[in-house]
Amino acid sequence: MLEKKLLKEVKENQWWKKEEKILVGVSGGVDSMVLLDLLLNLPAEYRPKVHVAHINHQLREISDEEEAFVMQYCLNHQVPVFTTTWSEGKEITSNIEQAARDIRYLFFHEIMGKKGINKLVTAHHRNDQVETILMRLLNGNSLQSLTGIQQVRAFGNGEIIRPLLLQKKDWLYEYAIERDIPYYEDESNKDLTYMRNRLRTKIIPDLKAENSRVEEHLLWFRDDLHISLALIEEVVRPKYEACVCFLGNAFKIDVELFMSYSSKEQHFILNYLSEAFQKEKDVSLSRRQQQQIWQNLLSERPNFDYPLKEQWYFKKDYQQALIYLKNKPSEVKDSFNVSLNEGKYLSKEEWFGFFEVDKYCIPQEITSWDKHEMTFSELLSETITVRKRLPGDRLILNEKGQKKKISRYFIDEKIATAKRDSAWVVKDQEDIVKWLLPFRESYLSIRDETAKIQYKLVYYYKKDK
Ligand SMILES: Nc1ncnc2c1ncn2[C@@H]1O[C@H](COP(=O)(O)OP(=O)(O)OP(=O)(O)O)[C@@H](O)[C@H]1O
Repeated sequence: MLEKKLLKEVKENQWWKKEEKILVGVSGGVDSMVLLDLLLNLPAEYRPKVHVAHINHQLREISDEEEAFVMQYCLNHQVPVFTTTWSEGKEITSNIEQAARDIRYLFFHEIMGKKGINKLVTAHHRNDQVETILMRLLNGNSLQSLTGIQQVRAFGNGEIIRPLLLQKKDWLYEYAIERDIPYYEDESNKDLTYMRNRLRTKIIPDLKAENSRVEEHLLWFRDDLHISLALIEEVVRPKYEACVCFLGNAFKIDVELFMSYSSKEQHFILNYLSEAFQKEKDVSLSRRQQQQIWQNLLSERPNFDYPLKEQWYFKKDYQQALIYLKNKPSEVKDSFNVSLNEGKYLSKEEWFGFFEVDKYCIPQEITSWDKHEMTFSELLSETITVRKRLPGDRLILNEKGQKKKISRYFIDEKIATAKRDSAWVVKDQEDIVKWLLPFRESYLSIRDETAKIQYKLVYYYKKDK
C-alpha cells in the first residue's frame, strides 16, 4: 500500500528526475530505513540515484553500532554513504536537540556541495507534522508557522523534500514488518523531558480519547490555514514590498504608505516584517515587540528614537521609519591579533580562526553560520592581524605585484558604503594584506593548487553580515 501511495505522489509531484542524485538523511530508525527501502524500490523510470548521509551524534551508547549498521546496509545495497561523528562541543550547548539538528543540516549541506547534489530527502511523516503544529501552537508561535512542516522547501542551492509527510507512522511500521526491514528503535523517544515526546506519548493520546480523528482535524486546520494565508499573501505582500525596504543593516518603512493601509493589512505587514527579521538577521521579534513597532508607526510624534531589542532601535523621522542596528561604541573593537590554532569573535556575528589543518576546531554555536576560508601550505607568520581598514591599505592584484588602494577597489567594484565599513583587512607580520574580508584575496595569498594544504584562515559570519 505504502509503495503505491508514494509512487502516486512521486508521479504527481515530479520531485526528481530518473537517475537524478539525491541525498537521503538516514538515522537508522524505522522512518528513514523505510524511506530508503521505498526509494530503492521505485520503478526504474521514477527512481533517483540515492546517496545516504548519516550523522553519528554520539549521544547514545549504541550510536556507533547504528552508524556501522547504516554503513553496512548501504554497502549491501550498493548505495554511496557518507557519515560523520559529532565529537566536540556538546558540553557547551544549552539546547542539545537544536545543536544536533544544526550539525545534521550542516553536514547535509557540506555533502551536497561536495557531491553536486541539489535535493535532500528526509523521512518526516504525518505524525511529525501533527506534533510540530501542536508544539508551535502551544509555544505561541506565529500564524505562518502553524502551517507546520512544508513538504518541499528551499535548502542551500536546492531543496529539501519530505516524501512521507502525508503518511502515518503506523503505516511505516506495517511496511517495515511486511518487508522485514531492519531498524533501530530510538530509545530517546521515550525521554519525557522533551516536549515532543510528551505530546506523542501522553497529550495526543488524551486528545484522541476526546475525538479519535483529532489528528485529521488538525491537518484540515493546517490545510485551511495554508490556503487562507496564501490568499492574504496575494493581497498584502505587494503592499508590504511597497512600504518596507531592507537595507542590509536596517529596515526602512514608508510611514505614510503604511498608514494608508487597513489595520488588517497592517497586521500582516508586521508579520512579514517579523519574518524578514528572522530570515535576514536571524533575530526573532516577540509579539510584544511587533505591537511596539506598530504603535510607534501609528504614533503622532513626528520623530523619536526608541530601543527595540538588544542593539536594534526604532527611529521615526516624519514619513520615514527605520529599524536599525546601533553598535555600542565601547563594544566595537577594530583590531585583533589571532595566533596559530586560535579563533576569536570579531563581533557577535563574526568569528575568525587561524589553524593548522589537523588542529582545526570551531565553537559549536557558529556551525550553522556561513563561512569563507583561505588555505595555504606555508606558514608565513605565527600571528595574523585582523583589523578595520586604514587609509593607504592596498591589495596586490596580480603576479606583477600591481597594487590597488582598498578605497579605490570599493569604488571600482561599486560596493555599498555600509558594506565597506564592515570589511576586515587580514594581514600577516610582513604587513602584507592577505585578504579583504569578505571581498577578495590578495594575489600573493592565492595558493599553489598542487601544494599540500597545511594551514587555514576561516571567517564565519551570520548570513547577510
Ligand atoms: N542522525 C541522523 N543522520 C541522518 N539523518 C537523520 C538523522 N537524524 C534524523 N535524520 C533525518 O531527519 C529526519 C527527521 O528526524 P527527527 O524527526 O529526529 O528530527 P527533527 O529534529 O524532529 O527534525 P528536523 O531535523 O527536520 O528538524 C529523519 O526522518 C531523517 O531523515
